[in-house]
Amino acid sequence: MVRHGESEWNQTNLFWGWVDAHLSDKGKQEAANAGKYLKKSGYQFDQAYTSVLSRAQETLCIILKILGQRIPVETTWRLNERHYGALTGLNKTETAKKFGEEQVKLWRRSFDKPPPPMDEKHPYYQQIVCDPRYKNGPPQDKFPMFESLKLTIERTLPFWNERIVPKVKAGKQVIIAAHGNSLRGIVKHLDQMSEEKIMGLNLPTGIPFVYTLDDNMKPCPDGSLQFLGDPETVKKAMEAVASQGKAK
Ligand SMILES: O=C(OP(=O)(O)O)[C@H](O)COP(=O)(O)O
Repeated sequence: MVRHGESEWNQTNLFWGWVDAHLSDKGKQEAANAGKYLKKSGYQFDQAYTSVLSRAQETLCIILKILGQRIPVETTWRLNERHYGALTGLNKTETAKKFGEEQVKLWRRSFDKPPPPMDEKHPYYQQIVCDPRYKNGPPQDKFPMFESLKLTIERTLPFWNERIVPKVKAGKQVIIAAHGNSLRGIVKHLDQMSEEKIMGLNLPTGIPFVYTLDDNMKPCPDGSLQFLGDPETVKKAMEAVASQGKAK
């Protein structure tokens, strides 16, 4: 699995969610580094999955190009980033100054406390709701206006169980290029992490992590969340993500 490389909005420290963003130059480089690391480690994939958002698709495309692989790619809104509701488009530092770091931490990392909903007057409402990439779902009457991690998991797991698990059980190697919070949901599920433990997990951009699963889709010993990268670099990248919500 890999969280996409830095996007133009990660660069400016905005809550992004379902707004589409492209990779920044740094993000393209991160994706290329991820591809090189995977190649050096000998990875080859049979099937890829990604969200309907450009930053995840562009990351996958760069990785597969470096691996020299043309494989089936399934895209789904169910792997999208969580919907950040009314926070979408706001600067995280400014939001922490206005509402306090504790509140921002709860909005970013609590399991079931959602951000305030996006209403029709929100500057990104029309752009998201009317985007043709959602013509195959979610249904208009269930279109999210906000999501907690809990709600994100509720729409990501059906895809994991119905589309990804059968491939893995058939012995296929799969790659998932997605987002900080959709991937945190999958990690929580696979490692059966508590609500408290998942609060402390901040996934860095563009650093792949590997799960090796047994026949029951449980992580093998040492088969959980193995980052492909220098441990010090990974640690610093995770801390940097955590500190995005500080008032500074
Ligand atoms: O769009 C976002 O995630 P993404 O960059 O993984 O797509 C969010 O702004 C991530 O923010 P968070 O790390 O505060 O949850």
